[in-house]
Amino acid sequence: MTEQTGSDIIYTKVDEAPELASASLLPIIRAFAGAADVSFGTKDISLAGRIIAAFPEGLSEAQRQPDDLAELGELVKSPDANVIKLPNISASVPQLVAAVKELQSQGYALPDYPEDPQTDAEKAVRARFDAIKGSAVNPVLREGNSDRRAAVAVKNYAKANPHRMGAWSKDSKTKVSSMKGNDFFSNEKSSTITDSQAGAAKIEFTHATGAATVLKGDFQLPKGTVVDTTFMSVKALGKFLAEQIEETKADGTLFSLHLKATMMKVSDPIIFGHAVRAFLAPVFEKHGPALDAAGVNPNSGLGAVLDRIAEMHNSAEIEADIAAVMATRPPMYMVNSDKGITNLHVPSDVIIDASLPAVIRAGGKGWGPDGNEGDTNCVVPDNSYAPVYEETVNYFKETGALDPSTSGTVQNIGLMAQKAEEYGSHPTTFEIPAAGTVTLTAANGDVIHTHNVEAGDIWRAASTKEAPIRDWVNLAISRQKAEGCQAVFWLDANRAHDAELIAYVTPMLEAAGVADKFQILAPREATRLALETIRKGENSIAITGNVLRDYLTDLFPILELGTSAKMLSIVKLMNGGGLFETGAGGSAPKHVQQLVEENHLRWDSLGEFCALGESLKFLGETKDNARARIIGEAVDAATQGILDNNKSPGRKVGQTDNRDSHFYFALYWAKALAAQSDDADLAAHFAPIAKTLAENEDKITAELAAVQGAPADLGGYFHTDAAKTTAVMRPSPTLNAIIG
Ligand SMILES: NC(=O)C1=CN([C@@H]2O[C@H](COP(=O)(O)OP(=O)(O)OC[C@H]3O[C@@H](n4cnc5c(N)ncnc54)[C@H](OP(=O)(O)O)[C@@H]3O)[C@@H](O)[C@H]2O)C=CC1
Ligand SMILES: O=C(O)CCC(=O)C(=O)O
Ligand SMILES: [Mg+2]
Repeated sequence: MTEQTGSDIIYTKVDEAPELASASLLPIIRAFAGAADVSFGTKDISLAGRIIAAFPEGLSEAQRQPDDLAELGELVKSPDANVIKLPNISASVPQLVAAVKELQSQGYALPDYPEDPQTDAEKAVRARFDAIKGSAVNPVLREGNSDRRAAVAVKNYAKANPHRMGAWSKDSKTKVSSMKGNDFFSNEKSSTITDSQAGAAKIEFTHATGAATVLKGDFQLPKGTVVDTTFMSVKALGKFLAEQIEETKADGTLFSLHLKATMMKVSDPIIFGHAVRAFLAPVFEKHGPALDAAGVNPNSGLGAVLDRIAEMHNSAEIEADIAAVMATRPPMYMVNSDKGITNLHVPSDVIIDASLPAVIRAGGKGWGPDGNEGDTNCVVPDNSYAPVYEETVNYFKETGALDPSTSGTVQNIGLMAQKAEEYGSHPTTFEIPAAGTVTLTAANGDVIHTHNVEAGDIWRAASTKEAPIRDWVNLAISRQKAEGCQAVFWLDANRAHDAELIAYVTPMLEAAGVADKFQILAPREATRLALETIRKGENSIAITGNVLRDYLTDLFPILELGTSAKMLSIVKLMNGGGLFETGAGGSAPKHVQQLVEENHLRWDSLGEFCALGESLKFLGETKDNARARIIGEAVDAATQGILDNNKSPGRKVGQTDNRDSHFYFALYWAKALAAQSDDADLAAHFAPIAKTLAENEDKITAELAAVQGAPADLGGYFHTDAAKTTAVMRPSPTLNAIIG
């Protein structure tokens, strides 16, 4: 299942579609790299693997697994790190509960997820689950800043083979709506920690009566750290959501809510819960205490609410009330209209980085309950980054859709290392119990920030360390030098946090003598400029904080390439190692569903191919390993071959799928290795392999095609059966024999 470190490169074991792809691709990688004496180990960071590792006590010796994530978390701090990181599930509560249930059904004696822990023992179990919940992997591994861009070959391919784009009409009613005040954006305070303030800070809540509780002690703030505190008023949020529901109805559009409940695993499920409450407000007014008593938790989504209500003695009455309320509400943007899964069903079904670009790519359209496309009100409660989407929507309404065949590209340099900014804030995010004040006090007693809050408000602190900030600015300088194109820091001088960052950025750019090569623009203005720039066919580097790194590396690739799966995603680790993420997107649960139903896997492994090439070349460079460099360059040639010959997966059953693309990848990789002249032994080894693969092309593709169309059995969803998965993903005996 997992293997010890000591391998040259670690390939992560994840979940869903990318993990299925690995069952087919990794044996090819291992066979080819093995011939060049490059070894690949694996580390299990899947949701199921992390659950198993966290609860060893009820498990047999054979069932137990080591904590691979913790090991990897250490590895990425070492100069030897070379990790290929595939996207993994960042689990919402419903996903976590489902994964535990599946493991239990497979004989794993695991505790249930305690929804409402009461005893100390339950609270301890809950704390262990909470560490697995949400985006629990990426922040641990990201000990460096992010460099995401489309490789030149990928971009050229997209221009030559433009994907379908929905048309934008000037009178589209699609819009982005966010709070006008009392949100995280408007309440933000930010400071840079001085020498005398450095050390363990404290976050304290003081009740209106004067009683104080420490929400978090030992909040480490070294000198130079930019620390932000802010809160969202729950009253203002409730009012905003109620207005949006009414406004959507008046506009005749679909109601859609876009959050990041995975990365923002404490705040955003709460906001999601408020939206569920707002949508069903009359039901919660009438049945509130009974629903509470029954353990109905809107933060887990409408799906979980309905499931719990179905178990109540007066379920029929409540369900009738829900139906009556829904009849008065605007139609909802649907995740799956065939199955009646709405936008509010599961907090992890609509994740803003992927969901809003999909609406924008479609020309401002979302799916309605009737199965038809419609204009939609995209509700993004906090106003920190909503202007990026609002400006994009406005720009396309004014000027029409982007043309991918002529568009330039927006690359991204993202400040991400060491849990930077909002994405590191979950240990310091609190749902405030009562009216009072929250204070952040430095180690030396200086009161850094104070906020007056009310019951239910969501308060948070986020911090960004000095070394990551400086590393990020330096990375931006070197990337701008390499590309020579427009480069923009997406920072708003009028936002508290951004102003502190600008105080680092400007002197560094001046000291390096490159200030004239960069602009600093607020997100809205930067969005407009980036869109105008790529429309002209030119390129731009967006240098952003962590959240915009995430949002923009889906938004622009989805517009330019049709998907973010094809991105090169490099994390130059601050201690010298390399982390190569595959693509910028996620784990595509819909793809697994399609595989199970009709044995077609439309997952595109181009992100894995790009990461593999980079990882091997990095090994070649850092370890002076000539063969690693040679096979890495051959990977790039194979990737080019996949693009040139159109061997990426199609969407429909019967078309080329993920497994076919891996066969062609092996064929082109072997050909490139046979053709190179830097290492005669390697060329001699791969020449017959290339020949045999080529000679058997028809036979292999026929064997692969033969399995498509019928259902496939993986023996599980979160914790699949290894033998069954191999059987499904490696159905060509001819290919398997050649790969050996
Ligand atoms: N780095 C990481 O670890 C990340 C993990 N995630 C996790 O992934 C899960 C799903 O998140 P979601 O927001 O739906 O994002 P996904 O990126 O998984 O899905 C969005 C859509 O993008 C398309 N897509 C993404 N990758 C590929 C690929 N390689 N080949 C072809 N199409 C692709 C698919 O479109 P279509 O179905 O139309 O083909 C897919 O439905 C969540 O659990 C989330 O937490 C999300 C982002 C990053
Ligand atoms: O870690 C996650 O939950 C998602 C990460 C992500 O979307 C990204 O980095 O682009
Ligand atoms: Mg993302």
